[in-house]
This record gives sequence, structure tokens and C-alpha cells, in this order.
Amino acid sequence: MTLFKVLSYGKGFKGQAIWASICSVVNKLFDIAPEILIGIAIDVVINQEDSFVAALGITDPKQQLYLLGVMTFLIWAGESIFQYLYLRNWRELAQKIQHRFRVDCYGHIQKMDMRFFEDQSTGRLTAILNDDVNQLERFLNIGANDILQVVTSVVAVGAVFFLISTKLALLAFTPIPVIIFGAFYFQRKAEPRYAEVREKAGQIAAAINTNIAGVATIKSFTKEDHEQQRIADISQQYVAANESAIRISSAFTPVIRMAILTGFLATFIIGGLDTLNGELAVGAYGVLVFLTQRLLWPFRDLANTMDLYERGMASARRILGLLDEPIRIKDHHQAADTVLSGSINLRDITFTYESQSKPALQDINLTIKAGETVAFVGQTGSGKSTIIKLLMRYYHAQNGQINLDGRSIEDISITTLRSQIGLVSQSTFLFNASIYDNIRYGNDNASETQVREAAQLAEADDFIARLDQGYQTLVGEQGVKLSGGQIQRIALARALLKNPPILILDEATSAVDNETEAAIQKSLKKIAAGRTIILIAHRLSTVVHADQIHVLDHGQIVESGTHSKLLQLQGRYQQLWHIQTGQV
Ligand SMILES: Nc1ncnc2c1ncn2[C@@H]1O[C@H](COP(=O)(O)OP(=O)(O)OP(=O)(O)O)[C@@H](O)[C@H]1O
Repeated sequence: MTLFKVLSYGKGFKGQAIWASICSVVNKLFDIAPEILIGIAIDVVINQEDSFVAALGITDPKQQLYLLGVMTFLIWAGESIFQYLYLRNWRELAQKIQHRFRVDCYGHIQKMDMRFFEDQSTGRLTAILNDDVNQLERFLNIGANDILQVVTSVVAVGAVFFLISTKLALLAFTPIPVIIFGAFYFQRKAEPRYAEVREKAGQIAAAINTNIAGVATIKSFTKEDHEQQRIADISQQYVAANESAIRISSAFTPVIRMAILTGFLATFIIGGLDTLNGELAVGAYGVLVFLTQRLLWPFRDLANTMDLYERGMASARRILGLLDEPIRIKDHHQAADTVLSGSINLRDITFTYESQSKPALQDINLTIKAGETVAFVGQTGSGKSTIIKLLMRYYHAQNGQINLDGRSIEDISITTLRSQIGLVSQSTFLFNASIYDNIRYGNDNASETQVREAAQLAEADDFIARLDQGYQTLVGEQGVKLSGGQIQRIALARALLKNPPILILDEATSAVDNETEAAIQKSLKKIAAGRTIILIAHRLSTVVHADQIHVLDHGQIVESGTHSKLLQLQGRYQQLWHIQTGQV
């Protein structure tokens, strides 16, 4: 059951949960006590020297009242103290559990392979980490306490009732089964509606996220009205889902109220008749009438609690569902931490993306010696970047094996593997921080001098120096405040700062001008020694100096060799070269 799974999540906080529960129960007992004191007070003023308190040894009615006054004070003070304690403890517990859920969920998401992200929208994941976790927090804040206090009132008030009059106890208790049945009925009805509400909330977040990220495209196609309408439609679906839940949840309280009324009227009238007949003491009658309220009234709040519970559990199911997503690419227990020299071997690699029917790579066999500079070229969609994704273990090839330094890639720990590959991918991502921090992301221990050296190698130092804020310039979200070529150079500097034995540049300089690219080429030559470099580029001038160039076509390597050897082959490479040099 979802609730138990949620509670088991708070295992480390068991002590605090028990203490919070004790505080809730004690507070409820203090809360009920004044009603009993009122009955005793009525008994004192009516029966005076023959009252219940007199039987305890205090015969003076005035002193009896003073005693009741002191007791009332103590009880109220006790109630207040325990209210403070239970509120504080439940809220603290809710904070700890929601924090753990959020952090664990985020940690889990980070471990998921790239295939998982293809089927997910960022908005949906954000909604789970934010809205759903907050929703659960709201339930944990007060829900557990509410449930505990309802149970405490039923048990404590029930005991007092049975002590005074079994007949009235049975009458007062008759509405309870109806109320509980109603609560379960409500829960069954509300559950799917709240699940729908959470789903719609996720869809809104997803749509808004996508639209804000794509706002420039929306503007350029003047689709603002269209998008406004689309968001309004999704928001309307959220409203409709909520309205459906509201209809059922609003009906609950009035129904419960009527059930409570029957119990109250029974005590009120039958208890009154018994008192008139002398079968029940006036004080006892007073206690029962007040206590019926105490017994039944909390059930009215049960509606809110159930509402909160349903919303909380709908959120919890989404959170737990995310946490249950299997991590497909992970270290096996003997995965080693090893220093790589940079030799790479792909044997019989065939890989198909899950959503595709045709393989993106087929029977790829190649060897890259440590220290070599190797290039992949070929038409768009021919599979070049896919090789890199397999090398980074973003995906797992269905067939074949990849070895680094003669060791299967799966026997190397993922952290070791990725920390020794410097990747500048096509879709460069910069954080909304300063240029300095973005470059330093490649190596947290780098000194300022090292950061500048990396920027110089990437031909970025000059343009950074010309910016008003220099290295402290904030790049904006995803680097929006920089040009495409500037972003690429910062990304290159970041990868170079990592000083990795394997450097992969996937269209890393596609957006820089020819002159700057030539300068970057020179820098790369300087740092190439003792490093394996993999280049992917459409602009063949970027790769002409590579030790080995592999030409890919429809997921297969169709030609391999140096630039001059490939030209002599007069095949696909030569065709590409002629197209680019204008010889056709
Ligand atoms: N995440 C993905 N899910 C499904 N198919 C994909 C995915 N990524 C790439 N593909 C498909 O795999 C094939 C190879 O893509 P890949 O990105 O490796 O090509 P590429 O040679 O790097 O292309 P480009 O030069 O345009 O970058 C393409 O047909 C592409 O549509």
C-alpha cells in the first residue's frame, strides 16, 4: 500500500515519528478533558456537598470549583504544550521525508540512461520533484496527526460513554459505521480523479517548460496566439479534472454532518429523557452531550483528511513510480577504476534505438590506438554521434563489444570512464553561471591560470577578455547571452581543462569561423600528444590531418584511411571532398 511505502521511507526517523504520535494522542486526551470537567462543574453546583468531587474529600463547593479551575488551567496548558510539540514534530518529519524523497528522486533521475529521457518530458519530471513532493509534504504535515487524533477521540470518548451509559454509547456510535463507509466510498471515487489531476498538472508543467524553452521559435513563426490557446486548453483540462474531484469531495462533509446529527440528537433527546426520569445524573448528561460533539465532530474533518490523503497518495504513487524505474546502465560489482591510455576497440557493434526498427549502427569494427587522432565523417544521420553515445555508455549496444585498453567498457566504472573522456557534443549545454565557472566545471581543482590556459587553447581567451565583465560574464540560461561560436569555444575549454586521455569533438567547432577554427586546430595539435582524439565534422577541412578517417553510411563504415588514401579510393569520401571544395 502506498501509505506504508511512504512511511517506510521515513524509517530513519522512527523515533521522532513515535514521539510525534505520542504528542498527538496526549494533546487529544487533554482536548477532551475540559468537557468532562464541565460535567463535573455542573454536578458541583447542583449537588454541592454531595457532588462527585465531594466524595473525593473536598466538601466545600467553592473549593471544589477552585480545584476544577486549577485543573482546567493545567489541562489547557498541557493541551497547548502538546499541540506545539505535535505540530512541530510532524512538520519537521514532513520536511525530512519530503527532502529525502526529492533528493532521492533527483539522484535516481540522474542515474537513468538516455533512453529514459527520450520518453520523458522535463516538465513532467519537474512536476514530480516539485508539485508532487510538496503535495505529499502537505499530507504529512497534518494528515497523520488528524488520523491519530480521530482514533484517540473515538477510543477515549467511547470509554467515557460506556462508563456512564451503555445505551447512550451505542446510540452515539451508530453513525460511525456510516461515516467510515462513506469515507471509503469517497476514497474509491476520489482516487482516480486525483490521479487525473496530478497527471494534468504534469502536462501543464511540461507544456509551459517546452514553450518557454522554445519562445524564440514561437515568436519567429508568430505562433503566440496558437500557443496561448494550447496552454489555455491544457489548463482547462486541469480545471476540469479538479472540478470532478471537487464535486465528490465537497459532497462528503454535508453527508457526514447529517450522520453526526443523528448521533447527537439521539444523545440529546434520549439522554435528556433519561435525566428527566432520574436514570441519568444532570452532570453525566452534560458530559455526554458535550462529548457527542467531541466524538463525532472530528469525523467531519475526516473529509479534509481523506482529501489530503488522496491527493498525497496520488502524488506518492507518481514519486514511487519514478523511484521504481529500473536503472539499466550501472556499474556491476566488479567494475574497476582504472587509468585509461586511450586505446579503443569496437567489435561487431550493432545498435538499434528502441523507438526505431532499423539499426543506427551495424557491424562496426574498428580500432583506435592510444594517441591517435581519428575522424568520423558521413552524411547526416549516418550514425557518427551514436558511436560516441555508446562509448560514453549513454546507451547499451545490443550486439558486440567495446574495449578500452583491452578491457570491456562494462568492466570499467562509469565514473572512471566518463571522467577520462572529454566530450564536446553537438548540443553544448552551458550553465547559467559565469564563463569562469562554466569552464571550471571541467575540473573543480583547476587554478585560475589553468582556466585561462584552457581558454587560450580553445581560442576563447581573446573574446572573453573583450567582454565587459571578462571571465565573470554571466552566460544566461543555456548560454543565450553568447554567440554559437563563443559557446562552442567555452565548451571546448571546459573539456580541455579536464585534461582527459580521450578527447571527443562532435561538431565542436561547426559554429566558429574558418580563421578561428584553424587556430583551434593548431592548439589541438599542441595538446594531441599522448591523447586520443576523436573528431566528428561535416566540414572536412577539420579532419584532413587525422591519422585515420572512417566514412559512415547508413550505420556502416564504408571507407577508412588517411585523407590522401581516401581521395585515391575515389569513393564516398572523394565525393564529399569534391562537393565541399566545389570541384563538382
Ligand atoms: N535518441 C534517438 N532515438 C531514436 N533514434 C535516434 C536517436 N538519436 C539518433 N537517432 C537516429 O539514429 C540515426 C543516427 O543518428 P546519429 O545522431 O548517430 O547521426 P549522425 O551521423 O551523428 O548525424 P549528424 O551528422 O546529423 O549529427 C539517425 O537515423 C537518427 O534519426
